[in-house]
Amino acid sequence: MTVVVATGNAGKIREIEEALGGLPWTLQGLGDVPLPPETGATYEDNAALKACAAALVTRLPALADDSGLEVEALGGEPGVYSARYGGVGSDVERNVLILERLRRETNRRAKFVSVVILAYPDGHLETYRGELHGTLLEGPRGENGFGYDPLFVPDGDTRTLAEMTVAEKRAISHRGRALAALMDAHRSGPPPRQTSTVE
Ligand SMILES: O=c1[nH]cnc2c1ncn2[C@@H]1O[C@H](COP(=O)(O)OP(=O)(O)O)[C@@H](O)[C@H]1O
Ligand SMILES: [Mg+2]
Repeated sequence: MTVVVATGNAGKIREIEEALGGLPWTLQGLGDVPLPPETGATYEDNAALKACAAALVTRLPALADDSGLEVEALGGEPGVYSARYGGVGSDVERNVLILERLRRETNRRAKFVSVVILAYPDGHLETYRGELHGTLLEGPRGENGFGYDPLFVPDGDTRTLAEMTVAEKRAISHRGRALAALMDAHRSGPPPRQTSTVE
């Protein structure tokens, strides 16, 4: 089956293509299909908005990820607003902002959350979720990945996500886990029609 990857985020596209290599799917980019504004209050709402919009326009199944970083000492911020945090324009600026807000803060605990939704043109949705717990450094390390990766050291490792390859990150990450659950569900064809959520 041909599946539209409903994101303009180059880092996510790279990770989704690498992760889904084992499925007999042809992945197609968004082309000039516009994505709606993220007006939802939850990752699930926003992922559904993006996936449904792409599925409706293309008449193909479409996959979207909505994700975010939840910082304990910031009461779970930036969370659903991770992509627009502080209203600043770049990943580097958002990293600087997080570091400033956490200056002198000893609780560096945080988690990434990813919700992946596969939407079919008839309106049916499959939902998959993954989380990754870890700590935030006091300065960036590593050149790979995107977003907050240079600040985030997953539990059980000493490297940041930005010091890992795409495959190493996928094996442990929030998005990798959500996509692994999707792959499991699709291993022998499309799963029976009921919403599946995996932590
Ligand atoms: O795996 C990750 N590593 C680093 N940052 C991430 C990751 N997943 C999500 N984020 C952060 O959360 C934001 C999630 O953005 P969102 O899912 O709303 O839309 P986007 O696809 O337009 O970026 C990203 O822009 C990034 O800042
Ligand atoms: Mg979002």
